Amino acid sequence: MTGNHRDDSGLRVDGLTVRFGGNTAVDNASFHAPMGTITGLIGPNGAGKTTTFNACSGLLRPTTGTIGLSGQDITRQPPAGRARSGLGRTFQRMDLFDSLTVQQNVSLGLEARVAGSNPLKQLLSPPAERTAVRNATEEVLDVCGLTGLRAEPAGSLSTGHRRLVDLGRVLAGGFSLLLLDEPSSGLDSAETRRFGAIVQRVVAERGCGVLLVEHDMALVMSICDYLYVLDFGEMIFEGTPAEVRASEVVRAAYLGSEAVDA
Ligand SMILES: Nc1ncnc2c1ncn2[C@@H]1O[C@H](COP(=O)(O)OP(=O)(O)OP(=O)(O)O)[C@@H](O)[C@H]1O
Repeated sequence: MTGNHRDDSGLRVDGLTVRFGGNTAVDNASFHAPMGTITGLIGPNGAGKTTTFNACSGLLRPTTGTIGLSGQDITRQPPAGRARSGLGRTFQRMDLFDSLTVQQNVSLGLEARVAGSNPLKQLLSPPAERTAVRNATEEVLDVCGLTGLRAEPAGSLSTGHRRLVDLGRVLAGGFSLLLLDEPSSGLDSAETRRFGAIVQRVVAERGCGVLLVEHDMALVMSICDYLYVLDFGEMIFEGTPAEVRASEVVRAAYLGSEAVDA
């Protein structure tokens, strides 16, 4: 794409390289996750997906390369700064507060955003902010189908429901770009489909962007608008799900497994 017509909406990664000692985990990878779409990042085990995800969320500093969010260079921002810039993430391990209710876990997502990096502000938040938190929490509980479980402690939930609470927490934050880290992990196929449908609905209604790092090909192929494929740290292919499914290069990377036939 030429400079003048370059689309900088959403998340843009240019020339990302991450080295761990002598091991190049990600090698000059570039991709774009625009607003209003679901972009998938896939690849076989060890391809560099998690490393790329961590570089985007700010947990890892790239060896070289830049990360931009809606035209702003966030490469050197710490994770909290990226969150304030509009970048939200879920966690594969879902660090929910087990003794707090579903509702409290979700509302913490918004309170953290409202209060920025100063926890004292949460204690001093004015009534208008508290009302905003309550309303946003209600909306998210509804979108995620969690209204009936609102009073349950998060620790008592199934993995499927915990994933939805984790999603709800990041949705409550009102971020413009969501990084989803292996959200189907531990879910059965019905739960995965339900999760995917909620993500699609959120993107359609809010116009936010999503970068989905995921093993589950059925989920990736069904909800992503566009895919990037990593192998041994290099971006070997990009295209629509149909193009990825038809790609010999991608099949070879997956060693001819049925993974891309989902
Ligand atoms: N902290 C680290 N120190 C050294 N090497 C690492 C580190 N993290 C990842 N690697 C290496 O970087 C490469 C990419 O790993 P990464 O976890 O990003 O791949 P992945 O695509 O997420 O794999 P998986 O699908 O198995 O989770 C691998 O060779 C891995 O061993």
